Amino acid sequence: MAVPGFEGFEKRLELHFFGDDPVSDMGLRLINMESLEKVLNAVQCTVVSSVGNQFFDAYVLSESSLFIYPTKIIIKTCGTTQLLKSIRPLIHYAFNLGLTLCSCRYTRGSFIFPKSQPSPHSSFKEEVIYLEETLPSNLCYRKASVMLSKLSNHNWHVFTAGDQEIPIDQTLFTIEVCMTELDRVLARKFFRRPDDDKNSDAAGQEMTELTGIDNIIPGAIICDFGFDPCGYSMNGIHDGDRYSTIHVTPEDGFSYASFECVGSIYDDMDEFSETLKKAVQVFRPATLSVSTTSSSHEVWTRVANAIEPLGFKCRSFAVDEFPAAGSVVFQTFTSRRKHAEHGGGRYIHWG
Ligand SMILES: C[S@+](CC[C@H](N)C(=O)[O-])C[C@H]1O[C@@H](n2cnc3c(N)ncnc32)[C@H](O)[C@@H]1O
Repeated sequence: MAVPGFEGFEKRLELHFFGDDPVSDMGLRLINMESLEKVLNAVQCTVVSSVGNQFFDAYVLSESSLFIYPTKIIIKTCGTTQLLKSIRPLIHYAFNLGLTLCSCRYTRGSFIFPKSQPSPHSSFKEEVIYLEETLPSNLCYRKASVMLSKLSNHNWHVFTAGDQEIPIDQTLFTIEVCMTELDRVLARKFFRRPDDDKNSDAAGQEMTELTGIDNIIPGAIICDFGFDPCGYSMNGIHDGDRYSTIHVTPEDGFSYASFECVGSIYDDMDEFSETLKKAVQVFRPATLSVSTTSSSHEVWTRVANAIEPLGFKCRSFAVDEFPAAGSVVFQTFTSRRKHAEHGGGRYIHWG
């Protein structure tokens, strides 16, 4: 079957482990490259670049990103990857390090090309069955839900599972932004020039600077990669154990970009709003969704306040509680530009 286009929407898996690491406090970071390659081989992607600090390792993948902390792994993959196939080998390698899985969170948006997804990702139902069968029985608190929006094709799929004995860290929050129909002029910046003889790292760095991505979180260490002929991925490391990540599929017709970052509920929320604004302005999409996983209401209330002044209108809001994750809030927005195109209002020029 001919592939209709690149699937930008990522699948995201976050696994937490517990146990005493007898060797050092490195935990999962001791999984060697050969074992990591076996995990990624099962998923159908490879490492293209990496960076690390004393707290964690961040890998740019051929299809998105991988973050490894001593007791936490976040793996996010797009295209037609089989992300859930990483769970069994990761549990195995963690077990060899004396670590046991205690929570799992799987999230994704609605695929642009759902029919192109291979098993076990052919539907959310199939994904949930696979998760139910693969996860160990100590993760007994489980919930799967599709959070709907008023926009067709913009729903949020969430599955979580947790161990009743192990509490989750209530202070951290995660923001996952999914943007479609990117501004065409801005999207062009993620295409390589036909005559450029740069390697992928240098091409990525050029895109980071040209688009202002380096300004979203000032001071972050950025590991970036420019795909050929187009496409971009970056991981940012900042404030010790924090990460941010951006992935871009700029092709017209199925353009997509994602921005994700973690924060603490004790952070300066004005700074958080600024970060979100800057990330959205890099792409000026026609449609975007923001999913917030947090124990605090303060975080999601800031989302609409940050995004609406950029010329967006909030179209839907959904909230749900999940074991081992906290509250997930899913908000969707469309640009007033798009609203106007559909006869709904006044045209607003981007500044
Ligand atoms: C891996 S990147 C970013 C992924 C991210 N989830 C997204 O779509 O925003 C995907 C972009 O890079 C392009 N690309 C070029 N070569 C690629 C390769 N070898 N593997 C994956 N994507 C590649 C794709 O066409 C697409 O535009």
